[in-house]
Amino acid sequence: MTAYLIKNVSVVGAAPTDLLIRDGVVAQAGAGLSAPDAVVVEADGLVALPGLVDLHTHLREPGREDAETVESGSRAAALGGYTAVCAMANTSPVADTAGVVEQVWRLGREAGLVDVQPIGAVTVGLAGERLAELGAMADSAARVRIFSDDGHCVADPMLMRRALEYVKAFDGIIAQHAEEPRLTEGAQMHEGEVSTRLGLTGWPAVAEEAIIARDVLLAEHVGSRLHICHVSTAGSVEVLRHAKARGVRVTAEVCPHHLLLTDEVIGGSGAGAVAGSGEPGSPAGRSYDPVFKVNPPLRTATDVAALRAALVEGVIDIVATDHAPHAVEDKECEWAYARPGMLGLETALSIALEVLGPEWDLIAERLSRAPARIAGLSGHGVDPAPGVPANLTLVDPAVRRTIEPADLASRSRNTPYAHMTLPGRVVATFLRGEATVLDGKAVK
Ligand SMILES: NC(=O)N[C@@H](CC(=O)O)C(=O)O
Ligand SMILES: [Zn+2]
Ligand SMILES: [Zn+2]
Repeated sequence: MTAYLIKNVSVVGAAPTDLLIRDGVVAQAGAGLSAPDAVVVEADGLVALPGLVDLHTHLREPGREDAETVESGSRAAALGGYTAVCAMANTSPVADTAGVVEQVWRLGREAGLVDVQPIGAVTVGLAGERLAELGAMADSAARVRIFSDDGHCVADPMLMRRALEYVKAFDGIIAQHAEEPRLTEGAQMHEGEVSTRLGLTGWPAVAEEAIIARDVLLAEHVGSRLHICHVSTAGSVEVLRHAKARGVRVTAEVCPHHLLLTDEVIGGSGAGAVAGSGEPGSPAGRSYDPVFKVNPPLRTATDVAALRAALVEGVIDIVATDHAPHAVEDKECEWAYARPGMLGLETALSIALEVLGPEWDLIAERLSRAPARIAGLSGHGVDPAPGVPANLTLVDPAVRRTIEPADLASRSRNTPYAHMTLPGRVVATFLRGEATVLDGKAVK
């Protein structure tokens, strides 16, 4: 196994040092290390972070291998600085049995680029009628701990209660896609000024907030762990703040696109990217481009500001990508027919840098340590130090790069950041001491 000597790297923003990676772990740390057998990685100006962990990834295999496979999505993840991703269950067939979650888990091992931890469905076929075999998925080789019907809301409160009760036995989590379906029938974009102007059916913030409010109360009642997927409104933040103050066992994620983009981008007015610390560039002039269609929808600048503040404060625990690859025919069509979802794995760290600035400890916490803790992925989310598994990524914060869809490793092209210039570039990623990315390129 190749050893790597990383020279002059700043570990999570600290003064530069050297790291020796050998036999899957960080063997030594300190200035002036030497190791004649090791491959030297010159890391002046680079920052080492614990490998990023994504709690919300759509890999599309089995069923839509034209849009993404476990392997192509794993490569995109490694290039984005990730060492572990949690794969959502809305595949075809749905990951609602031990057989399917084991298949995804095995495909992840074979690809060997990131650890792929399957998420199991809550209900059979995501149909919201009967609980899936949660216990069998938990006991399977995939050792599923997170269950979600993501793409659909577990709308029936009785089923939601039963699911929360069931997973309590093994400290599992229900990850809710919070969307009251009766309030979003026919909805096309965020309900507000822009939807009125464009004449598109609105998707009200209350459809999300009402389910979060219900579910934090249910989680409190049964004493179980609840996770809220892709929080997108200022009102949701207030509900979560209240629940956390009461001691409810709830965690929450926000997606990069909800931290940067607003519904203004859909009208093609030229606005829509909320300015961060630098110059985000603008995805302007592409009115009604379905690349901006996503569930939950892009909201307002007020929501973006509240989400950013909640992420800094910790009311929102983590950034998760909701990487949602879609084939060209499902995106490059009329707005109403396009599938919701956007790519995220290869741009998340850049968006975090854009939005949070070079706050390395905060970035490590929200994109690596906290998601690893929530998912129970031991060996991930641990800062590089002697003896810890060598799951880490090296970032060059000084580089600004222009996102070109054709350059992405994903099989799909639906990035909302096409032609935008964003800060930061992943130079190298290591999974248990093996390089998955070197010189900014995937190793295999
Ligand atoms: N986010 C999306 O708009 N789409 C996701 C489903 C989901 O996360 O709800 C997908 O699977 O494409
Ligand atoms: Zn969802
Ligand atoms: Zn999703």
